[in-house]
Amino acid sequence: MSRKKAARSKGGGAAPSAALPPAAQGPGRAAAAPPRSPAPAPELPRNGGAAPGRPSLSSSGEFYDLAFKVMLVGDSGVGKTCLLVRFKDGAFLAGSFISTVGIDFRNKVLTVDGVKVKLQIWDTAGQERFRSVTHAYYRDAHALLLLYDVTNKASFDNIQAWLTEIHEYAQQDVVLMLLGNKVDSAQDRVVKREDGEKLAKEYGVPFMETSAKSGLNVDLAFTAIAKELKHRSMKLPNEPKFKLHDYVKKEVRGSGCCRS
Ligand SMILES: Nc1nc2c(ncn2[C@@H]2O[C@H](COP(=O)(O)OP(=O)(O)OP(=O)(O)O)[C@@H](O)[C@H]2O)c(=O)[nH]1
Ligand SMILES: [Mg+2]
Repeated sequence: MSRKKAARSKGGGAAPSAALPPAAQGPGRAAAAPPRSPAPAPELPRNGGAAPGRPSLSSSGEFYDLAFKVMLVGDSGVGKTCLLVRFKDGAFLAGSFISTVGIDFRNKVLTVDGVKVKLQIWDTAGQERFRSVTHAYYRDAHALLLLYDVTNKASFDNIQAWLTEIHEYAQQDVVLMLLGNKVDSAQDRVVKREDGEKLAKEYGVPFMETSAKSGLNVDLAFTAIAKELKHRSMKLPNEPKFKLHDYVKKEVRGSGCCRS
């Protein structure tokens, strides 16, 4: 994945170098020039794409039955890129923080109840100066993972503003999940798990705490989203309704080390 360096100053400073999205195939690449109107993301039908029984071939050569677009959003530095890299490659990007420029994407095919589901995961830049780029992508998103950092109170306080933005730009039926990331940093934690749970309950969204560093709940977050989208798109007549909230509650693992 391309991780281009960006100035970390908020507003002012260097001229923004927002990114154009890549062509429809392959891993995303951030381009250098700011787009006037961002090019559309690779098109995925709202019902999830390929019809069951007629698999499609992804750019990485993997077959899939359904495809969905998932977006990672939240303040700069909350760990969106690290979460995606952990999920896609099973690794943690340690070292200095390289802020995402514009937008970037990676694909991953999961098997959900015997169905191959391709998630096209868009990693957005949390920095304010890229906000207009991000807005253009909301409308095509089937699901949104909204992150805050449990060691950064401001990122938690900004969740309401993110939700307002989501309501303004995303589809009404978008699948939404709130994630409190960096729970491995127990000593630096300033947002209690209970506070995350309370906020999520207030807004009626499923919630879990994650760690891109340790991998805690990372696969679960994406799998839960994939399951919900798959069930919405191809519900069998006698199949019981999939309940994302219940699934998350049942499956979520707390980290003994990090609970406050
Ligand atoms: N301890 C810990 N650090 C993390 C975790 N996830 C990310 N980080 C660190 O937090 C910093 C920011 O991570 P990124 O994933 O680049 O943040 P981002 O949300 O993509 O930021 P923008 O691209 O600016 O929007 C980096 O220094 C990461 O190493 C985590 O789960 N635990
Ligand atoms: Mg990033």
